[in-house]
Amino acid sequence: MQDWLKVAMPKGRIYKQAASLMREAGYSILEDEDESRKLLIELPEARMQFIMAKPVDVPTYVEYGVADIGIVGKDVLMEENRDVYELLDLGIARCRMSVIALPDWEPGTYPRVATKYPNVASQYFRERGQQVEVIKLNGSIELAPMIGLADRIVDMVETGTTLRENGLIEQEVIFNITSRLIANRVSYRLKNDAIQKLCDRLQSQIQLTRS
Ligand SMILES: Nc1ncnc2c1ncn2[C@@H]1O[C@H](COP(=O)(O)OP(=O)(O)OP(=O)(O)O)[C@@H](O)[C@H]1O
Ligand SMILES: O=P(O)(O)OC[C@H]1O[C@H](OP(=O)(O)OP(=O)(O)O)[C@H](O)[C@@H]1O
Repeated sequence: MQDWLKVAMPKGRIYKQAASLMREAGYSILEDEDESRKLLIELPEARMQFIMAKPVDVPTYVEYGVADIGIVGKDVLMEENRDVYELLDLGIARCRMSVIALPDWEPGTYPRVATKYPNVASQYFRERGQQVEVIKLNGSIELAPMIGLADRIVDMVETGTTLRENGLIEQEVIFNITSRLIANRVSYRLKNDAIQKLCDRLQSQIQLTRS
């Protein structure tokens, strides 16, 4: 199995779209594989092993080379800042990273920003010369301005439903997000044929679905 391609697949939201794209590209991973508790999935005919990972850990597996390639959201790549190659924009799991506040928000003296993405948020406000205290939360980020923990949040917006249902306003989009194919730097050289073949097949499939 030494020469097999090891692929870190994100469990959760991205999985079904990523697996579906892989299938369309000719790699027969199941779209409901994430519903089992199996963490390593083998595809002997394609000489591939899929590692079922928590999304935020995908760049770590790839940087350390335990996975040759991986699929991960641009949000995680921006936050984790790992030393990996970004090979392809897969165009799936679209959403955006935004600054969000209550409608009556006004600039305060000791502004606090709650987020799951402290590096992204710190960089954003630093670049704008705004001094803020960044508070790391792990979920239900929208609660923070509603219960007075923070003035604003930096979080993901997809349909906008969470914002609407909680009376919050999207002030600014920081960047748009899609999932990306990433590769370990050494694997990219040593397993270039297999990685390039996968990239070409995915690329053709992405172009097909766009046209
Ligand atoms: N509405 C959305 N909210 C959050 N992430 C989204 C959304 N739409 C697409 N994504 C993508 O999905 C990824 C997150 O997937 P998911 O929510 O399954 O992971 P998670 O954050 O680890 O899960 P959990 O909420 O269980 O901790 C993000 O990195 C992002 O690229
Ligand atoms: O614009 P929408 O379609 O409403 O999607 C955005 C919401 O989805 C994510 O939360 P998630 O469901 O991951 O829950 P969490 O609060 O546990 O992070 C994100 O943090 C937003 O809260």
